Amino acid sequence: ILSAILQTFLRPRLKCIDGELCLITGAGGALGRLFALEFAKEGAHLVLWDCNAAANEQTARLVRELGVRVHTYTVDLSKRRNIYETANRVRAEVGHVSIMVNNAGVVAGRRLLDCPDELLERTLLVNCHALFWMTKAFLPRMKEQNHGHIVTVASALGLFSTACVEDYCASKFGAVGFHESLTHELIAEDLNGIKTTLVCPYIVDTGMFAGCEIRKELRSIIPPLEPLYTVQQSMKAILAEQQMICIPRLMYIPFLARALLPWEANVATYRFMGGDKCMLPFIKNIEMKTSNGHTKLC
Ligand SMILES: NC(=O)C1=CN([C@@H]2O[C@H](COP(=O)(O)OP(=O)(O)OC[C@H]3O[C@@H](n4cnc5c(N)ncnc54)[C@H](OP(=O)(O)O)[C@@H]3O)[C@@H](O)[C@H]2O)C=CC1
Ligand SMILES: CC1=C(/C=C/C(C)=C/C=C/C(C)=C/C=O)C(C)(C)CCC1
Repeated sequence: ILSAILQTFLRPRLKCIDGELCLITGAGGALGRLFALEFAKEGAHLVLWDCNAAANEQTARLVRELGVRVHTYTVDLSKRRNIYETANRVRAEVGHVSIMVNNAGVVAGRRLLDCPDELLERTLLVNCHALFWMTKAFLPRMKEQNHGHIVTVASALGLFSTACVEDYCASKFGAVGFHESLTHELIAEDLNGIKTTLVCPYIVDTGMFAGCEIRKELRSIIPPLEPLYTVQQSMKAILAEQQMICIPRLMYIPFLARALLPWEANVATYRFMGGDKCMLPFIKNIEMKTSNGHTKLC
């Protein structure tokens, strides 16, 4: 406890990742692109995965401008075979991945009873199952060398839940459980050279949850996060080899309240803060987009 308190107040030592090979999933997306640029600035070589080839290439172009070696792969993370095949290609064409950032994520954005089964399934496949296949593909080599880092970009909604995002909460709670169990396994096996970091942000202003909002009076106290701030905070935690980060720190409160307070007290707090219906305008947004024919599955 003392050491954790000290780490909160003292500036932790940040590790050097110059020359490490870092794989980032969802690298064409908002946070993925910023992660790629931050890892590039730290001197890591990059392997970028995304199902959106054009967006992924755009990230690669920005990274190359920094003079960093980068390789792109178009992958559908909802397909186990596709993950294993692409992992084999990376090993053969680029080499051994020592940092893996599992960042890609999706949300159905529909009410459970209105949502096509495939869309619900896809959330679990991309946000949760893919973590198994990615880890099975890249951990063995990290274990051989007792060196590596596995980053799981989960969510505040992996620590506490809210209404109407059952698929997303199930997948992110799964991601949190996966991360914790894997971390315990590495510690139990004395593999202290392999680090893990769990990233749990609140709403980030990337468009993924556009419309999601809490009670008006509280929005200025807990505003949506800036994407760059979110990634910079995550980078600090990763380089400090911190096991977990909630962004902002305020998110530890609903996480603790969920565990400590009676259910009814949490329900009352959700109602008071507008946490109970925060997803409804987001779902309305998606409904409007899909009725205009804007839906797309990877
Ligand atoms: N935005 C937010 O409010 C928050 C986000 N997070 C998490 O942060 C991570 C990044 O989110 P963010 O940058 O906002 O989201 P984006 O939608 O901007 O980025 C996600 C990227 O992953 C790609 N992707 C989606 N499905 C697949 C797939 N099957 N195979 C390969 N790539 C895929 C997307 O491609 P395409 O665009 O073509 O679908 C996109 O490029 C996610 O895990 C998300 O859950 C956590 C907390 C809050
Ligand atoms: C439920 C709840 C809240 C709202 C949380 C929200 C709105 C979280 C959204 C997170 C997202 C969109 C994560 C994406 O991965 C409060 C008001 C903080 C506290 C009371 C309980």
